[in-house]
Amino acid sequence: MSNSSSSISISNVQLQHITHLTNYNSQIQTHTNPLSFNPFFRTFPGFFLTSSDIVLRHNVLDLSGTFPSPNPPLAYHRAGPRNQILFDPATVRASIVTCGGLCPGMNTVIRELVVGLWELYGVREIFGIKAGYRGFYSYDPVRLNPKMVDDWHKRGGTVLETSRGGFDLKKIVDAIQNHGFNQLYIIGGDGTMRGAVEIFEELKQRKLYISVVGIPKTVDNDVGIIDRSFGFQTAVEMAQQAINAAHVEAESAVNGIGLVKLMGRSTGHIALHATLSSRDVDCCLIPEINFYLEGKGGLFEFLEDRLKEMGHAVLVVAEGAGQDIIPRTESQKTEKDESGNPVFLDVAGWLKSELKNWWSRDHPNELFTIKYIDPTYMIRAVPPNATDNSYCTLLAHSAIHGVMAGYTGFVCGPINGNYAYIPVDEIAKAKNKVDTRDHKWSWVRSVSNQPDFIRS
Ligand SMILES: Nc1ncnc2c1ncn2[C@@H]1O[C@H](COP(=O)(O)OP(=O)(O)OP(=O)(O)O)[C@@H](O)[C@H]1O
Ligand SMILES: O=P(O)(O)OC[C@H]1O[C@](O)(CO)[C@@H](O)[C@@H]1O
Ligand SMILES: [Mg+2]
Repeated sequence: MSNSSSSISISNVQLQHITHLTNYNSQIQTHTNPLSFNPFFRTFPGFFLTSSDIVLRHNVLDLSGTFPSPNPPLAYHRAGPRNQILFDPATVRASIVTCGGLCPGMNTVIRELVVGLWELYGVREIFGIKAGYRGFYSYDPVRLNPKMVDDWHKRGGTVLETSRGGFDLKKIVDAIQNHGFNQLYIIGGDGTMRGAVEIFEELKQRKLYISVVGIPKTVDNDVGIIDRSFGFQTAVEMAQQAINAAHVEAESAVNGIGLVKLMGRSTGHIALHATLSSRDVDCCLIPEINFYLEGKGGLFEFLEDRLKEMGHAVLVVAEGAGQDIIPRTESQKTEKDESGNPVFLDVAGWLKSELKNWWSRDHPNELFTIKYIDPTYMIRAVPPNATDNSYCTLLAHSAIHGVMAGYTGFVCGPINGNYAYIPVDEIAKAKNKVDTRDHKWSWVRSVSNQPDFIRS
């Protein structure tokens, strides 16, 4: 939608470039978007977006200049249907793959990709790849249609199955070529997006007329640039049940501690948001904070005061927290999963035993109870809530519109509430960590009263 009266023009922003298949071959024939003839869509002026429709990366600015903002401001192409498309729907062979860990909403994204391609664009050749990247070269693709995927959005997990590891670039791209796929929809987290960058580069090398789009999926919410990843809110909601139970157990005991471990490999977003929404949490430990146990300002001192004051306390710990202070063997120091991610020790199990030792050492004659609740997989192996379901649908539609228009090597996602197309290599590098110097973390500390763990 162009607006001739706007005072900001394309030359005032740094628009992040997305590769278009016409960059490989400017002679490619275009087609009128079938949405123009679709009885359900009223294609009012501005319905179709153009390359001048943008989404600004930052919508919070400090005009005093105390915090420098990028100049010119960063911008991305806005996601949505284009008037002209590059793919003739009759020649499309689309493939969909899910990689990495589970996340609420994966099945909704798959369902909406299938239904959207079929209903919006008239594509009939749609295939699911089984079990992640390795599935391209290990299994036969599964043909999908709207009837088959009809109720998938109500199911947790991924019907296509997923896996870690198995990223063999040559075998994957050979298989893509052999199957004649010309559209790839890749649903996954940071590791998956790094793989998508390699596939995109290899397809370019081989001069193949194939579009690749990434749909960011991570229950940890560790992918940067986008507002949040799908399924994250559902996971935070599920975590409340564990925190409530921990609170009930803790307050029903003398000197009771409830301890909950939540997912969060290298980022503490789930723990942080679960803490903020619960109000029952006295201390939230995340990978971004180096906490310690003994001495002034340590966890023991804090809990001692808390138990004296309230009689109970609730601790939430993200699985990646404290990994550097848990004693480990040489082999445990280097252990990796099939994708190359470090394998963590059970921080909450270790904390439970340290807390018990501390109490019996310092208060040998006083009662003490600690209940450890580990809802790890329960918060992600569920269907998405209503908000995540709608979010997944918009992601799928954004991906389809971009691919049909001929964009490639991009990811779609909301930036400040508006859906945008972001270069996949930029997403693959952008890590979303909890900023422990911002207002949100101050808010956590103010609701929990926990120490800042900065040794004086
Ligand atoms: N640097 C990389 N280059 C190519 N492929 C990669 C890379 N890192 C990971 N992959 C592949 O991407 C897939 C998924 O990676 P990983 O298991 O790390 O999950 P993820 O996508 O980060 O999702 P999540 O963290 O939400 O579970 C695996 O098949 C893995 O082999
Ligand atoms: O599914 P797996 O291999 O047990 O991995 C669990 C990991 O996956 C995630 O859910 C997403 O990366 C992490 O929070 C967790 O560490
Ligand atoms: Mg990951």
